[in-house]
Amino acid sequence: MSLEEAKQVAANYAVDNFVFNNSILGIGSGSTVVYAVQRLAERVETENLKVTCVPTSFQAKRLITKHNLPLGELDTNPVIELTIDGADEVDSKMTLIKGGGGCLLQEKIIASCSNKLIVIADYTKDAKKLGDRYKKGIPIEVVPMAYVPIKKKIEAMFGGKAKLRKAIAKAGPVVTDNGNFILDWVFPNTDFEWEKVNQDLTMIPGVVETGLFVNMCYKAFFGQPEGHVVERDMTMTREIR
Ligand SMILES: O=C(CO)[C@H](O)[C@H](O)COP(=O)(O)O
Repeated sequence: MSLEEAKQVAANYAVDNFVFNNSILGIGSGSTVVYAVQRLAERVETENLKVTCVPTSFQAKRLITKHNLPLGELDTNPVIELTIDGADEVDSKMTLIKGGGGCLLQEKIIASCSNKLIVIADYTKDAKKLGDRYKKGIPIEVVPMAYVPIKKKIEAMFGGKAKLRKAIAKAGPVVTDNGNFILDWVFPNTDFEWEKVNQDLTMIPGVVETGLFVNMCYKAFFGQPEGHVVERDMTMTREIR
């Protein structure tokens, strides 16, 4: 099974088993979420399911409207029942790295307003320790005028390298949906206490948000190369065949 198919089985499983009628849903960002929205649209069509979808990014908003799903805003839906989102890495304590696609700020806001955050991912995102598999570092969204001092502060406080994320089809840096820059902090191989690191990073003036999601994820579903799904939460890991 290809990586794309592994993403799809995880997405389908989450949508089929955790989305109920009349739910307010947070819709995450990235390539795996595309499959979840497709499945959601199928269920809305075939089962006449009623949902309201609150996006976590420009991409998510476009996905929702492309599939003619009801679009909601946080103003009118401040409490979200369930958010389904991807992740760049999930460690054994369910700490996440997010923001590989640059959408971490709105993703974290929506997750913080959600009763449950479910991660859908392929098997390559499943790690014992952060950094075991995802080598690009922790994305940190920063106010553009402060990126140089923030970069120096992060490197002095924790070691490693904080690199300004460059755009691919544009000269210069990536600009987020919120008009900010992203520093990808490639951290040293140390046993960090991620909750404390997250707090310390967010205390640096000019840091808008970090891609560290600590104690936010309810369950993660990893699509496997053999076609089944592995479910993980804080208490257990099980194979669903
Ligand atoms: O945090 C994200 C975007 O900011 C994504 O959820 C994360 O990058 C995973 O994306 P994909 O499903 O494409 O692997």
